[in-house]
Amino acid sequence: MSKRKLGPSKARFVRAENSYEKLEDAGDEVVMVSSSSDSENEEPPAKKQKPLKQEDSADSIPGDAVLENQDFIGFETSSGDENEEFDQQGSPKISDSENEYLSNDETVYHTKSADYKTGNFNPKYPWIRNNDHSRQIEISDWLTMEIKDFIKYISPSAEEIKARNDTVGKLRECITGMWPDAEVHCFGSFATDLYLPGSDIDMVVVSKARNNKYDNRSSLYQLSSYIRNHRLGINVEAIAKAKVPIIKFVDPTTKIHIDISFERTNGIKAAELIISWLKDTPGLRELVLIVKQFLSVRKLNIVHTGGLGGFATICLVRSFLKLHPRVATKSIDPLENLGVLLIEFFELYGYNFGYDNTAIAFDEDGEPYYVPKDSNPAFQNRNPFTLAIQDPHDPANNISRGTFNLRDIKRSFGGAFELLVNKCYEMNQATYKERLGQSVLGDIIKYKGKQRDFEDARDLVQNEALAFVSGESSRATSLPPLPSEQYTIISDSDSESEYEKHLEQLYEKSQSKKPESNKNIDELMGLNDRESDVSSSGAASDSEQEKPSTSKLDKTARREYWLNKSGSF
Ligand SMILES: Nc1ncnc2c1ncn2[C@@H]1O[C@H](COP(=O)(O)OP(=O)(O)OP(=O)(O)O)[C@@H](O)[C@H]1O
Ligand SMILES: [Mg+2]
Repeated sequence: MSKRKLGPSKARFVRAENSYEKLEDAGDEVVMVSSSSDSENEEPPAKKQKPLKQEDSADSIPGDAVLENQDFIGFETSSGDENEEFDQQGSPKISDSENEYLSNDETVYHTKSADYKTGNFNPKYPWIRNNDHSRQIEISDWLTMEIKDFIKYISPSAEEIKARNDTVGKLRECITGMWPDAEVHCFGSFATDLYLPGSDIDMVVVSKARNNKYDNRSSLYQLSSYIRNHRLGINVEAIAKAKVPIIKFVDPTTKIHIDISFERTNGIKAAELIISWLKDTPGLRELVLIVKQFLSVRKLNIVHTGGLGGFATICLVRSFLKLHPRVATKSIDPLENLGVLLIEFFELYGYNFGYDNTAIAFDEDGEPYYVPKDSNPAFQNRNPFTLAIQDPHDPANNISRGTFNLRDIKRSFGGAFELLVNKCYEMNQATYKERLGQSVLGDIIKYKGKQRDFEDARDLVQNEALAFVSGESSRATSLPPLPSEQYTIISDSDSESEYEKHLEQLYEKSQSKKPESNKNIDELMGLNDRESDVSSSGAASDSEQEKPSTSKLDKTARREYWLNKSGSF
């Protein structure tokens, strides 16, 4: 397997093509068709996939609009940047207030290792500490290396893994103390090692007894009261009316959010499947964590506000990698090409994917494929511009049904594609001196939590939840079979149609939002922190001064640059 070598081959460039929109139903099978009828001169699929030609795509965003700041979903300043308080190490303070919620960056239980102080800390791009890749000839290699550094930077330390294990252990002990016939398991990102420092822990209570199940209102309230009264959690909420009734709370020590559901073992099955995907899909963990962080800083990962949840993100990345021609044919090593793959991921889901007609499905072996939306009622929606991803274990369930804010997600992906391409071009032209202290990934990713120390301790400390799901734990027991009805509806009033109505209302509300057309690109993408704006310029700059360097780039030159890169893939 090779690394993608990038070099000029303009002559080989053919018209940009959106192969993902051209799905043709061939009986049961769905095939991708090429627009070129000249098979002799046809480029290999990966070469066609590459070129940057937004104006060719019907729903694409014109390149200039990007530079005119009209098409980005900026970094959220959720923790109230202006008013944020910092401790002595410059980390955001966690207030004692019970209402305090952590962002995905933040954790209160991470300490620093001995070599923490070496290297200059770069508050804007903390993951580039001690890691200078600015002398790479290929900028996409620089990006690949930065992605790896970022992953190492946010991967859990020994203390974090132990803190998560202890939190789960403590809750398990309490719950089984109260309900001796209960088993308590984890699923979701903690059980698959796909968690960001501030990710929640998803847990499920399952009864061993056939005639005493816990998926009822009285158990929900009994456990939520117990958690509240025994101070096992703060902000305890029992959500009975949800499609999947849960108890939500925050662990008082670690401030980790916990969700507890009842009797639904399909989350554990999904975790098993995701673990197997991680084993057979190199690059999946890296790209999933980058995309999760990307969405998280923009608050586009929260499902109840129409965002893209962790599970759907995993499915998107996995189908991208598995259906990528060069990855599928093993002609490139994904781990050595993370930079290019990330850019292509953003290009696919930011520009090319045919959301209106195409759904992502999985076969019985969990292998992804594209299907027309009208092949399955679960993919249908009054609004055709929706993401449809089939639950790998339940064809009747569209796991991205709640992602009604697809417009912003698509825009943010398209914007990330543009920014990364621009940055690659800009850095390619820059001198080594100009490259120093720069970050390629930093144009789209931000990390505002405490300083960390690149201590990925996953090989040193066992993640007990992961060990259980992978069958490597002494606590592993066989789970009861999946109930035929996967969703437990406790509430009488919360019917399916009401839920759909609620989603539609939220969707319509989101459609009435005005585009943030007046915002500066740096502000939108979080490139200029307010603090640094003030300190560097001494005064609020006028709009001309605020324009990012990318806006000065000649559009044609940028495109030429990227096409040259593309041609040799
Ligand atoms: N729409 C859904 N349909 C079926 N199962 C779902 C759905 N959404 C979530 N799940 C289950 O819940 C688990 C946790 O989902 P979630 O979206 O929180 O992802 P996560 O991997 O835990 O991400 P995060 O780190 O953001 O918490 C999934 O792995 C899946 O088993
Ligand atoms: Mg989760």
